[in-house]
Amino acid sequence: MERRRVGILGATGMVGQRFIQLLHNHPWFEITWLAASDRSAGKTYGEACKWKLDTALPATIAAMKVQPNVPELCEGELPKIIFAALDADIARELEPKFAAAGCAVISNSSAFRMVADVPLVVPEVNASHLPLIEAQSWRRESGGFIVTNPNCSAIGLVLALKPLEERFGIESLFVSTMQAVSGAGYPGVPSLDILGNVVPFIKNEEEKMQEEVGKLLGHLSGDSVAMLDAKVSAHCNRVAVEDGHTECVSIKFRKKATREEILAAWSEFAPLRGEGLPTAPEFPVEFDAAVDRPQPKLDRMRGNGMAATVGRLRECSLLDWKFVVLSHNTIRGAAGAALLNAEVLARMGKLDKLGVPTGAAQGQAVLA
Ligand SMILES: NC(=O)C1=CN([C@@H]2O[C@H](COP(=O)(O)OP(=O)(O)OC[C@H]3O[C@@H](n4cnc5c(N)ncnc54)[C@H](OP(=O)(O)O)[C@@H]3O)[C@@H](O)[C@H]2O)C=CC1
Ligand SMILES: N[C@@H](CC(=O)OP(=O)(O)O)C(=O)O
Repeated sequence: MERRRVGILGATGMVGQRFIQLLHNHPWFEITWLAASDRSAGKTYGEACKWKLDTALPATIAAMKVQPNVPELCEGELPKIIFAALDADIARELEPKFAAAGCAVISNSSAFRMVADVPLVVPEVNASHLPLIEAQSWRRESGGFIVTNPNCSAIGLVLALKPLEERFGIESLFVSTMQAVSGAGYPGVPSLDILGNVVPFIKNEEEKMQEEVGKLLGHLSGDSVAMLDAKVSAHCNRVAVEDGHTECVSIKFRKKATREEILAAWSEFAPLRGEGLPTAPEFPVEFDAAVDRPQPKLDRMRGNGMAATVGRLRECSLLDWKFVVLSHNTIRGAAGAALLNAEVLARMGKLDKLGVPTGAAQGQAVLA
């Protein structure tokens, strides 16, 4: 099968580098375009990027020229699938330009996550929200659209919550995070601020977690999502860990749940099994019964960095149950999440007619 050509916006950053690592030799997608800021445009990727990952930067990628971040200035043909790893303010300006140019923008950024007709998706949790793209004006006018994945802490959390919500209903939830420094990008938090320390503040993080969980676990209702009716309270902390966000969760259910029922809900949760998606982990939620797990150093790479590990399930004296969940923030929480969204979109046929306005043009194609 010929691979689909893809581009990466924000290719030199922490998430951009993960995109390159995960897309290199991907069976369905091939990187043909890279862009970052004007500081990097015109340089080779090898010159522009401080490569920070523990696998080698592929030589073919290092030799590629970083292009301007403007669709019209693309040298050669602009790929119609764009993975975007930009800060929110920049994403707000650039992502619509690519959607208007007929591209599927698979975004990591928070800029459009809570917009009513923009799907905010973790495929195992709410792939059913993806048809929202058909309500976007870009889709009608150019065939392009924007799909987003959530905040990195919200992703690990909703993976653990989804099977519980389905079986027991969530009434309220308290979560306290310990987030890795790679979550702040590069160079990120100054070493003197974080070494031997904990910083109990990450700008906008608690608000994002609280509202995104409501949309992710909500249900599609016409051209928008009806939010989950549950109270969510988040505390977010930065800790001196390189990769992997750990979250302590206390939860109150609408229906009584036993320990065995909760463990069964997690172990039987495999909504993408049999779909043949290259990036989907076999088990998106893995329970570890050891008293001192999960730990970021030991568990973040489970399922090739795409599985959330849960552990320490015990009764809670304030709410019903409490547990710990861990996930890799730049793989499951960012680039891997976007890549899985793209794989699901490809399976749904939503990457087939990019650059062609919907309505008239796609209707004609069906009639032809
Ligand atoms: N790190 C994480 O764990 C997660 C991050 N995210 C989100 O992903 C996004 C990227 O994060 P991260 O990779 O950590 O950030 P970085 O700071 O590491 O990288 C930012 C990227 O954006 C580029 N950039 C900066 N200014 C511009 C501009 N004006 N126009 C175009 N490109 C520009 C940079 O290019 P240059 O090198 O040229 O400056 C670089 O490629 C953010 O929205 C973040 O919140 C989401 C989930 C997890
Ligand atoms: N803010 C997260 C990274 C992230 O996911 O951010 P955003 O919600 O903007 O994508 C962290 O620092 O760990």
